[in-house]
Amino acid sequence: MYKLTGVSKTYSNGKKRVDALQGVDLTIDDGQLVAIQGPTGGGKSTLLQMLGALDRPTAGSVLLGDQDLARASAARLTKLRASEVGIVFQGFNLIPTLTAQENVEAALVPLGIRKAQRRERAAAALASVGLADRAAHRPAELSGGQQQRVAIARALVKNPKVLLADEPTGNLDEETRDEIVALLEGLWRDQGLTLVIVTHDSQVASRAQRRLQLTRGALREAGPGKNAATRPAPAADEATAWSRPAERTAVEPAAVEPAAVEADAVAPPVPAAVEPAAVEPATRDADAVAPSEPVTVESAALEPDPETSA
Ligand SMILES: Nc1ncnc2c1ncn2[C@@H]1O[C@H](COP(=O)(O)OP(=O)(O)OP(=O)(O)O)[C@@H](O)[C@H]1O
Repeated sequence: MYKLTGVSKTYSNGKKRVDALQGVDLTIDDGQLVAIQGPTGGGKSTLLQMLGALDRPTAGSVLLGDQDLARASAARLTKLRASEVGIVFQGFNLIPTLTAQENVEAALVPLGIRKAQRRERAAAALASVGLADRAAHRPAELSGGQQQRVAIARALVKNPKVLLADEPTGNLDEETRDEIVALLEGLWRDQGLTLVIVTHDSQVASRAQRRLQLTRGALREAGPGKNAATRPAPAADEATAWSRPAERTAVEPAAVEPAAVEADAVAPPVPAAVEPAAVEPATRDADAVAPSEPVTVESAALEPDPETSA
């Protein structure tokens, strides 16, 4: 799935330089459940951004399959994020003006999937996270745990190969944390996803197959977790209505809303206004109400569907 070789990331703010990652080598196999722990500022989110095609390293290579994310164009990274990688953040990053159903559907807009299919797949994804009865609620009308479930449904509705979660339980109480971890674990086990969770919480990390520790930008193996011997299902099957491969191959690139794609394609990989959770830690609290998808997706999602409005 992933092969990282000599990955370094240096942030420069004027004269100040921060070496967030220093020569990281890492292989993650298809279908693995990996937890990344470490002290604050150790480089966990930075590493997740490399895995999620949200940013490029300063040096080294980041292979996702046979594609090197360190060298891919911004347009290619945008496509990868839209189709192959699902990301869940601590602050949920739902669009506040959209319902749960619309938030999930919005992830399918850049893939050019038709409205009727978007609706069907989003409903199935929401049902899979136990929220079928909350589809019409806006984020403010949902609990933190329910909002995170919507975010998980949004990440999974596009049928990604890999799900990345950056402190997915950081804003939740213990009971809700356990529910969300059980949900992620179940989705991983049943769908054959590759799942990478960044967490400060040892309880969460303990559920992984494999634990990694990242300290001052240096990565080391930290031993197996409770699921080390679990063998998940090899791949999603037909029972998961939102993830039928046939629908993905039927996607017409030309059907992608041009504004949404081009706005992202010409911008740096991590435009602050578009993917705020990818920016520096100090701004993350504000992300709870900020969209993680390009802003243009929101308007595209709300546009009347030519099929139904004609
Ligand atoms: N966009 C940025 N510009 C400048 N420095 C940054 C940026 N993003 C991260 N850093 C710095 O890089 C280092 C690693 O940050 P990172 O967010 O990856 O750590 P972390 O392990 O995820 O921390 P935390 O657990 O607190 O979220 C820190 O010193 C941080 O201040």
